Amino acid sequence: MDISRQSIMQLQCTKPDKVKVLKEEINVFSWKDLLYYFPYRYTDRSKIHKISEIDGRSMPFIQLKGKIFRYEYLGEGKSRRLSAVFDDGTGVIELIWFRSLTWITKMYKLGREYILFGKPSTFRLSTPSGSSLERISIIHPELEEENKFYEGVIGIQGEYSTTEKMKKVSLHSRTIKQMIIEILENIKEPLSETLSREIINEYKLISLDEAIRNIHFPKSNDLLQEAQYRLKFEELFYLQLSILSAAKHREKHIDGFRFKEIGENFYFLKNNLPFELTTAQKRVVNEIWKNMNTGKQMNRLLQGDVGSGKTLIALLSILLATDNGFQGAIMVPTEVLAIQHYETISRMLNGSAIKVSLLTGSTKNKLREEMLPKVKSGEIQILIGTHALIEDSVEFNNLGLVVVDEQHRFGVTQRAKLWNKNSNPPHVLVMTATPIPRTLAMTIYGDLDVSIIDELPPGRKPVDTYHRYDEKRDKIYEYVRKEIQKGKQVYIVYPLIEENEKIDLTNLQDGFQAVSKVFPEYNICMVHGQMKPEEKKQEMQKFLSGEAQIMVATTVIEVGIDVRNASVMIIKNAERFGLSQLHQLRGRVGRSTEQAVCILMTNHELSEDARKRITIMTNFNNGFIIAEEDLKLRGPGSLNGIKQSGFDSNLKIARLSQDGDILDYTRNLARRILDDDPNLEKPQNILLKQHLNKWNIENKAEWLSIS
Ligand SMILES: Nc1ncnc2c1ncn2[C@@H]1O[C@H](COP(=O)(O)OP(=O)(O)OP(=O)(O)O)[C@@H](O)[C@H]1O
Repeated sequence: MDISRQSIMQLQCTKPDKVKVLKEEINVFSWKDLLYYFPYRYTDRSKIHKISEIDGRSMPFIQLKGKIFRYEYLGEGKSRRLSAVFDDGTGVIELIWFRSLTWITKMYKLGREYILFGKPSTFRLSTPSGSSLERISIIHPELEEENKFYEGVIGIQGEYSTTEKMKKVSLHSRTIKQMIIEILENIKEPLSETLSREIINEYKLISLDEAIRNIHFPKSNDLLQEAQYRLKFEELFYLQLSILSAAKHREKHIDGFRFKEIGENFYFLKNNLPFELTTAQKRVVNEIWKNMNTGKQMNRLLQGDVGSGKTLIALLSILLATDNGFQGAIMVPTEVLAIQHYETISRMLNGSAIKVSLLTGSTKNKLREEMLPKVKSGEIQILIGTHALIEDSVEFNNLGLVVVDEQHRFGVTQRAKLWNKNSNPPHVLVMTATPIPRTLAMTIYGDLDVSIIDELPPGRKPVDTYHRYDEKRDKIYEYVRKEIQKGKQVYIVYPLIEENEKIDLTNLQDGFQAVSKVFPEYNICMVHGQMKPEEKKQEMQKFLSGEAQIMVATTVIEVGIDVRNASVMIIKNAERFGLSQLHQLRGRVGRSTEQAVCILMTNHELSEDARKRITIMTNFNNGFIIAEEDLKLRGPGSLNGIKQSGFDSNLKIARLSQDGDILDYTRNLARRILDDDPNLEKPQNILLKQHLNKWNIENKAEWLSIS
């Protein structure tokens, strides 16, 4: 049975609201999509405990088999709760529910056998005689009838991630699991293969059918690992096949624009710079120019630590395009950064004849209507913006070079859309401050060349970084005041605490109030992601111009913000940030020859990992070292699953940072197959071609398809 053809209509008939949420929240449109919606973590539930053995203090979770034999309502008002007694023959414990009490007594019948799973908590009760007694309870336990579940509930159990919206229509992990059970029970024949017999044999993979069944309902830990391996292999193989076949196609069929001239625009900027380019910058400009002069399309990654002068290189490269009669575009991940680039670049080009414009999601319609025809006619030579640049309405006259200031925030497809704006693709320069291992980079960006700026502008000093506990607040503010008196500017950064926009905003506003009280004599500006663009621009401007001495901000300032006079950064709740984010943030200071200081503030309750991150930050300034330490800390995947890193957002199961081996195997395999059969026409490759085209469509990468 080809489940990919079967639509999710059947479910639609009975539960349309659930189907709608599935589509909108997790891109599940068909049964097949649901089978490829994998658990994000697993819990080992192979053991059934005995109540007589439970130690409520040291056991994070317990699983019991027994019966409920009494329900009782206790308490009043907010503390009203339903209490039940659960007996497994070796003892009794109490079960407690605080909300939605009525359905529970109907759903879980007295005297029937259940498998119970939950976290035990211990309560100390005073007895009438004055002594105290310990009682073990489980609040909101999970209860299942044993025979109701696929392969039973005992064993390794997957958990599916759900969003708030999903929960609102009762799409909990359990419901998803139940839906998957139904699909699997209805599929009588093995799922049809997506990899050829040769590949399966050579790499000793398990079949797709076995992999899908075991990824959802693992029969054993070994089979779970084999299933994960097989599905990661498949995913990375098609990713590589897609990227490499597109690269081959490009190489064969696409000529690159040739930028022969180094003309007046380039020299205008170079001659007006108040400083010399560093040796590394000179080398990189040369590499880029040579590349754009070969007649081949450039696809280049520019790596350089924070503050190493990448933006300047981007601009010089774009001027080479304009010198040769082409347009250039810069796409950045945030509006704040787009505005800043626009302003810096306009300032640098002031006095030249070059026309630069800014286009973001919030550019007013009237302005947009005036601007777009000028982009189409070629009058506007440089367009800077956010992903508003990839909208269909934006047409260029002759786009020669696209610079993507990456920071891993754009997906492969978004980038591709921008360089599909000409019949002939423009040269592409991707900038990143996060060093990426080469294989990883190749996977994300395709076949590409790499330029590295491995030198900071002269006179830069490492940022002195300290860790301080919150109670030292007053001393820190005293220090801040002294620095401002010396003419310096200060960033105070607040993290996103609740992942809830309203609460985060309240946190930031409270922070702003508190800082304003401490420094009534200074101007303080505030920037966060939910501000209206005009307001954001004004607040940024206050800091850029020096009118405001302190900027209170969220991580919107993380990428690219460049205020050279800012030399102090205070990061509140630093334990909540990841390493690369801390490094990016810290990179906002120390951008001149002045000594800069970064203070990481935390409370005393630090996890071991957070403590390590803070120590790494106080010990190292070099982005390459920090990236390595970061990879080490995040370590290989475990049963508990790991939060997706930015690179992986398009992948369902593989993690590029952890699956390096599989990445290498699949890359070599894809290369070998394409070298031998570039159009995948040989009989043994027909299946691969079919799946590659399907993969490209599903991943909205039609542009990568081979004909
Ligand atoms: N060769 C140089 N000598 C002195 N200053 C320089 C040099 N090159 C760039 N700068 C200045 O250093 C600062 C940082 O440069 P730029 O913003 O280009 O860095 P970046 O690599 O893009 O940084 P980030 O990754 O943090 O965004 C800017 O103020 C820029 O004008």
